[in-house]
Amino acid sequence: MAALLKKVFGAVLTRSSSSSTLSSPRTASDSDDAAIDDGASMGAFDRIPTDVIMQILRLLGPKEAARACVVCRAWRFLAADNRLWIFFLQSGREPYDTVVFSETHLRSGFPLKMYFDHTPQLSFMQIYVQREKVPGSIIIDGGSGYCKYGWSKYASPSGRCATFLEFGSIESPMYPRLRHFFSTICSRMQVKPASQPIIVSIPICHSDDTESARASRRQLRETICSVLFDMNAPAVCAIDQAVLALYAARRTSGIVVNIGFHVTSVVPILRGKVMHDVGVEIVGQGARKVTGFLKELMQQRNINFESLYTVRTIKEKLCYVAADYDAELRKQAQASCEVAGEGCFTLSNERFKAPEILFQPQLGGMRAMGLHQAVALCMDHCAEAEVGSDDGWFKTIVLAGGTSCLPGLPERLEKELHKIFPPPMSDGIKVIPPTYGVDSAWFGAKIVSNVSTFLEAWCITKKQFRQKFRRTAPLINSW
Ligand SMILES: Nc1ncnc2c1ncn2[C@@H]1O[C@H](COP(=O)(O)OP(=O)(O)OP(=O)(O)O)[C@@H](O)[C@H]1O
Repeated sequence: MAALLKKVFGAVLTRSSSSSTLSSPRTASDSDDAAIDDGASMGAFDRIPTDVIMQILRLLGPKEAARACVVCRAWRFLAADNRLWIFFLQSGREPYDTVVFSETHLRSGFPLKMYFDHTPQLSFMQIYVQREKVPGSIIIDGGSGYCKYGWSKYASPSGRCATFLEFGSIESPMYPRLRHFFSTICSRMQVKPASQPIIVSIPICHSDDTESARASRRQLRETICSVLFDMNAPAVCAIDQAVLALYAARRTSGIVVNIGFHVTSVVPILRGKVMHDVGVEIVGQGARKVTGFLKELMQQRNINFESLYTVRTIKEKLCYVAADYDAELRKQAQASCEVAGEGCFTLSNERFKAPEILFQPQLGGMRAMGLHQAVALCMDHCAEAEVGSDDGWFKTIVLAGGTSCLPGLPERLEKELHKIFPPPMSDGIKVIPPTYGVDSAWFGAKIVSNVSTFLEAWCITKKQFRQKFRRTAPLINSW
């Protein structure tokens, strides 16, 4: 069918390319039965209803539709119709709501501008074509525990590695360590860094708003760029890990709660900017502590296991967050799972006791705020700061990090926040589970790297970097 239509269209395209004097096109929605163009005769094709032509264009696909655009004004009018290109975008690799989010919120680069608020509506054909032209990028989300890497045009990360085992902490802005890290990832991906832009996540570190913390953050960013440009990357884009997780949830403002490998960070972000001046909260309980506490609980019950990896696997398969801890203690919670090569493991209330340290760290012998208290503190700071025209922006709480995949966690956090805040402050609080699980930041980077304006709006080239670096040596002041 498509081949036949292609043939017919081919005939029309060839014939009509010789017709040059066409009158103005009608609007595609004018009349279904209207001839396509008054001034040019295309024989029987003139009598084809617009809807049918649209359907044919849909079947032929974007390449042929784009070709039809260059035939004449009338054809261009039909083939450039937004509805046709929305259809193509909807049938594309990326979810359409992600495309809409990125093209309306992220086109401008940073600082973000809501695109459709300020400019006339864009042509969706243009968006489609520009997105197709965006080169693929290497995405590296170097978490402090696990690194996720892969090609931006792929559906998910192509690989993962244990950063903490292989590279130590990448928070330390050490040139040789970063160089070793980036070159190892590139060789695992079997790509040359010089062949495409590289997008990296910047870890949530030096969270204070002091001059020295700002300098450390700038230095880390600068060292990442130096390393990548020394490896001949043509362009680099470096974005905070929490901001990427927020974009993955298709939001530009809110509080990101990243339950990381070592620590949990509560990060207020307004229009894509981390509000360090409002206050980033860091609490000591992260994924490692949950695994460690589960290990202790299993040992107390004389459950034997081979390694911490076994415990981690059991945690991922069996653990959950109780909606009401005390009520859960009175319930039967026994469940079993298989661990490859080690057999079957059965847990009972350890299943929810271990993750409970996120909310009650004292259970695991830690003196720290509970997750809900840290989020509430951050919300208080945001409310006091009175920044942003939307006074409820900080009521959207986006979860990120592998541990936030624990079943029941979003519901429990929301419930605890409602207990802490009376109305009207509690009105509209919404905790959003991690859409892409453990890979939130990687997917946020994928969304950015596929924006039609990615190269010019989000990347810095070596030349631009060197110019900035020279002007403000030894550190770049703003970027
Ligand atoms: N479904 C799951 N349930 C519970 N825990 C999970 C699940 N999936 C992954 N995890 C845990 O998440 C942890 C890894 O989290 P993640 O990959 O987000 O860390 P990271 O990105 O290295 O951390 P950081 O934000 O500190 O850089 C591991 O301990 C893993 O066991």
